[in-house]
Amino acid sequence: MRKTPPELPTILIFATGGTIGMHDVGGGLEPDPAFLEILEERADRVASRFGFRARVNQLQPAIDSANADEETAPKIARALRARVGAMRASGVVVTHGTDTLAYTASRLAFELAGLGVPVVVTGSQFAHGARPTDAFDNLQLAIRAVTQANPSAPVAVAFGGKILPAVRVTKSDAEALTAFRAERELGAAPRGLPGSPEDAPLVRADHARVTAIRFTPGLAAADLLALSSTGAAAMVLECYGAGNAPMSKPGMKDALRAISDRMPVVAITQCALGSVDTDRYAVGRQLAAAGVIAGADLTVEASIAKLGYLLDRGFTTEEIAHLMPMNLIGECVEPARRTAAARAGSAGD
Ligand SMILES: NC(=O)C[C@H](N)C(=O)O
Repeated sequence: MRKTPPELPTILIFATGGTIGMHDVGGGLEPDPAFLEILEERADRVASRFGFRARVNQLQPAIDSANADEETAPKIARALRARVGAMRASGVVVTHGTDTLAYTASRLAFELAGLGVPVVVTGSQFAHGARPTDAFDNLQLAIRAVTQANPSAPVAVAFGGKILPAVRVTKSDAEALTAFRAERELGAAPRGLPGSPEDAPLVRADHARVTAIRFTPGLAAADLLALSSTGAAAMVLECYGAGNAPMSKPGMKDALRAISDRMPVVAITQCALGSVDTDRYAVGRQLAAAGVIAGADLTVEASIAKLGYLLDRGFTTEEIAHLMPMNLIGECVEPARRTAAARAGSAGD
């Protein structure tokens, strides 16, 4: 008697929109209704080479990722949790627009840290039907990465020939096929999330809206106050260098104190490398004295993701101040560890 062949393990391909799934019928790029079928056929063909099968599902509605809001990444995470359970999927590839891919990927890294199957996010600079296109090279890279990753691997981004850690990734090129960079490595020896998502269910019905503002020479205290009065739940300050801000500007100290009394305000650096050290300069110390939380070497995307994740689970500003500089899932290098590593480096010189 012939035995039926064992079922191949399934990879869930979750399409959320973006250029990868678009076509241009004369009015600019827009979602292509035929994309899902094409994606399923191509993904299944690639997956079968690695001994898997692919099943495609879609975010409703698929979006240009420039239209993502504070609900988007948590909604994708919920959909993935439900589908991975129902399909018993062994891994997930998320196709996403490149514009906000780094924000979504960072948030998914927090939301899905305990999922137990690898999750890889990809997209493309050119539509799947364009010639040439990077859509299928990136899809193939992502599928291969999922089949080779271990089940507890951190969420990753596969793009332009590179596999990058989601919590460190930034879109760095609006045109090149290598659109993403992760200047900083994944933080070593992460502590883990404070209570898994199951232990700490979503407390807020609406998702926390986290805003970010970049210090520039023209920025005034009134700009910060205006931004803080829009109903946002937290603010990220993209500071100069090591966490410096124009503290002698009229009203700046008072504005930052008043905003920090109402919501978590987190300082990160505008620089692509290095970390915030609010102790180094007097202006940095004044920032800390105003109640601003130092965000170590977090990227802007990861700091927004981390704040959103913690606020949605009901952590208080005080708890967030404690957790922000901690390496929970590889998103940062803790200041004390950075100092220890620097000392060890100079001792060997
Ligand atoms: N390449 C892309 O995917 C850009 C597009 N605007 C998006 O983010 O959805």
